[in-house]
Amino acid sequence: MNLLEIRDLSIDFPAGEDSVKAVSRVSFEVREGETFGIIGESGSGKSVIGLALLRLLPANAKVEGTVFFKGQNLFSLKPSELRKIRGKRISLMPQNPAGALNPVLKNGVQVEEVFERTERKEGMKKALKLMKQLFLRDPERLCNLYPHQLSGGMRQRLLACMSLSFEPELLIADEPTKGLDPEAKEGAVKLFTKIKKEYGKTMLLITHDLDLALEVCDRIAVMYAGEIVELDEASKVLGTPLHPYTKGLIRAQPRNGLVPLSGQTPSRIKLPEGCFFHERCRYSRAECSRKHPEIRNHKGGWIRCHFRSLQ
Ligand SMILES: Nc1ncnc2c1ncn2[C@@H]1O[C@H](COP(=O)(O)OP(=O)(O)OP(=O)(O)O)[C@@H](O)[C@H]1O
Ligand code: NI
Repeated sequence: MNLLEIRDLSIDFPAGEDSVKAVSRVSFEVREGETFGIIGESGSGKSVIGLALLRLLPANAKVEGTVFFKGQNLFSLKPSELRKIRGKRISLMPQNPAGALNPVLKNGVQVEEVFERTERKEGMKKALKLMKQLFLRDPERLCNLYPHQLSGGMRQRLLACMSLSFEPELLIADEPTKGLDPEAKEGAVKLFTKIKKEYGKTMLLITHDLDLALEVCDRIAVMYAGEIVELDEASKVLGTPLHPYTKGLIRAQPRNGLVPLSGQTPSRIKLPEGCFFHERCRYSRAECSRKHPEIRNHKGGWIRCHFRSLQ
């Protein structure tokens, strides 16, 4: 069953006379128990999707499309109804763990504040148990420290505990390995594997980190300039990518020789005619600069490319 269904989601930000097209007609669904990954370069529109789901974008953002969570359209909920879902049934682990914690409050107090006053005692018991389970040793001592006294990896686990304390049905994690050292990154892979396997959580994982994506995700959508260009099982997308952009992303990985993608992502105010990727694409033909490719079904997955038979 689908827990989340996103249909034709578009997000624009007004910029003077023009507007920035952050996301263009993105559709995908997240199945119950699945970890769905969104990958793509900086600025491709990953974070704004997560924020749009919970209506956390700035007021000037123009959002179109529908998002169904267990059959309920999140975009038509009243603010009071949304509050019952946000943080409780759908939890967002934000992109910047340092910024998400208040530097002047001890860690324990921050965890406590997740809960309503009357639920704090019970809540803290659950949270401490969760901390132990999620590889945080000696959580009582940790609660007495300030965020800056924790390593990046520890801060991240603390945030994961806070996000999971209401037992949400969907966890959205935005760039959970950003800024972590290699050892903490490995820790994050274990952490998310555990959240997935032992807690059976459904997750939407937004990441640059292809190692994390391959280890944890079941399916992956690749975003380029605000659109999905490829969507399929994680092992297929990362193992036998079809879209020239996905191939480029994989070649740019350190272990594959760090071959950078040449050129720049197009302006989001004036997107190019034809395929948004054609100016950087080594396989580009005349058709690619003239006609914008639609996303289409291909061998069980989805691809947006005129030359989908390319291997
Ligand atoms: N509040 C805003 N006002 C104007 N433009 C915005 C705003 N927020 C995001 N954008 C634009 O929307 C696009 C998508 O941004 P987003 O943060 O989703 O990218 P991302 O894929 O998450 O990148 P990163 O990997 O760097 O986090 C970018 O072009 C960005 O400049
Ligand atoms: Ni982001």
